[in-house]
Amino acid sequence: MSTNHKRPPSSLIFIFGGSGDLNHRKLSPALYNLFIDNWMPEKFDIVGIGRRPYDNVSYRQHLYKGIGEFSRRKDDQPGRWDTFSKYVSYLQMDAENEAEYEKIAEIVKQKEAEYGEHPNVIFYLAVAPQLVAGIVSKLGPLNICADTKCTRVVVEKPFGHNLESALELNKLLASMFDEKQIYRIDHYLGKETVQNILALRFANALFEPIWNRNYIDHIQITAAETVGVEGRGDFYESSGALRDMVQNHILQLLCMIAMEAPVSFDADEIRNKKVDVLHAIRKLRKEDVHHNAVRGQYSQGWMKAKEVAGYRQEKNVDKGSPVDTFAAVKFYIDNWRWQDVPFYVRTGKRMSDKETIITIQFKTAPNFAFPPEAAETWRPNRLTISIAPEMDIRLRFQAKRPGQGVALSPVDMIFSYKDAYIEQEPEAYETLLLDVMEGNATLFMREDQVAAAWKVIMPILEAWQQREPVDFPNYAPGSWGPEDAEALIARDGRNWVTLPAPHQEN
Ligand SMILES: NC(=O)C1=CN([C@@H]2O[C@H](COP(=O)(O)OP(=O)(O)OC[C@H]3O[C@@H](n4cnc5c(N)ncnc54)[C@H](OP(=O)(O)O)[C@@H]3O)[C@@H](O)[C@H]2O)C=CC1
Ligand SMILES: O=C1O[C@H](COP(=O)(O)O)[C@@H](O)[C@H](O)[C@H]1O
Repeated sequence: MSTNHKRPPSSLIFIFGGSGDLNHRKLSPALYNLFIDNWMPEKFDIVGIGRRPYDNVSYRQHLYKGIGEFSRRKDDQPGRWDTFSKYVSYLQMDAENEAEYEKIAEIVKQKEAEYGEHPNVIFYLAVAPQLVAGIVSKLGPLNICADTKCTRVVVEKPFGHNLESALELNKLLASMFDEKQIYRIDHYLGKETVQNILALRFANALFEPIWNRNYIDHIQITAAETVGVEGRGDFYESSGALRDMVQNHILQLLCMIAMEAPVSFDADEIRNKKVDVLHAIRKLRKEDVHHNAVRGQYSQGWMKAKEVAGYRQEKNVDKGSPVDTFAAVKFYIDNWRWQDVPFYVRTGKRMSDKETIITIQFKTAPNFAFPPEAAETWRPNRLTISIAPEMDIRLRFQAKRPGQGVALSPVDMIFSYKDAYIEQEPEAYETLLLDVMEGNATLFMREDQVAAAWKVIMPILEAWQQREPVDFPNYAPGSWGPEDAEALIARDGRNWVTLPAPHQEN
């Protein structure tokens, strides 16, 4: 265990949604791992908030189950959980009832006295978006640390339900907190492989000269999941794949791939460069949406010899639900670097494999000087960045097969995290929670980024709202989504790339 790093200042963390799925699966395991790695402050406390009737003991037991199931480490550190869990408590309260917020103010006072200093007071809002504004408007008047500005508010995605509600929420937050106190989280930005995109592009001289319309044919981003909505039907019915994944995670990935070189790693410099990309994405006209965007919903069926329910049969889902569990879109970025280069993105639940990959497909070599028989296996260069669950970067190029004559075949040069490093990479939420405690907002969304991302998505959402899907459900579990998604890219003479094997031929 490394101890010679500077730990963040004292922090008191309140998690609204402390009894929910996100905290169980991601936040608590992340905080526990930070504790094991000695990254938690010397003085800290974590208070989970929810309406369910836990006491401290049953709450800790509930979280401990989550560690066993979802933490990258499980419980392989004897005695550590017992020590950590003493810092964890549960506050049963209805977040919609203003009178109950006094309990929070009391805890803050008590901890300030215990620590002998003002800690960071962090409010993590791991609740459905429709609760966020109500909570924020009740937290503001508590005036916690108003003098020191040590309060921080972390807002989970999706930030708002559409452009209008996101703008309203931004206004509300701005009326109570400084922008520096607001952390709009998108956990994809905390993933090691996503952060590495900037290193790949801007710490190497090799790629940047060819990273443009002159050399790149097209770009693909796939974020496919095998899971269904996993009991989150209630949430998903007011969301859908486009809001849940494209508006935030996928557009952020696209920004990292498409942004111009930053002049520094200052939080605002990176965010400025990313927001420029969002502004440059061509807004679809409503009449063009059907040609450039495809939606889908999974049916009942089989996955790995196991029968699975269709989306409309999931808990808390309407029997005739029009909600998309799959979305694919073709975007264009209207600027000098990317003019006419299509960015195909897709995401879906209950798909064939869990894989998040970005593919940069280069143009073919301008002239083919090899004998005609070598042309059969001639493939353009391709750079594939696997974000999860595989974590690697592959560069495909043509090689001469051993033997007489000239036979070509595509091969991959592979950088794999697990082969290159012995350190275990932190989970995204570990990185992001540490950043919040340290006050580093680089990996968080600024208000104008959120609004710009909604502006990209709104024409699609509106067009889909106006025309109910007639053919839902339209893809089988375990497939790669609806046929129309294949057509979206096939029309341009291209095809979707799935997890690359060294000699895959697509
Ligand atoms: N789950 C995931 O993997 C991910 C989730 N997110 C985001 O995190 C947020 C939460 O999602 P998730 O955890 O899945 O949702 P859940 O439905 O599992 O949890 C919702 C939480 O909100 C609490 N809550 C609801 N109403 C109140 C209330 N009136 N007063 C106090 N607490 C209340 C619930 O507590 P109780 O029932 O005890 O009242 C529960 O703890 C969403 O915005 C989602 O988009 C983001 C990335 C991944
Ligand atoms: O934000 C969300 O992300 C998860 C997928 O995250 P990943 O890190 O496992 O790729 C998704 O399942 C969920 O629906 C969405 O809200």
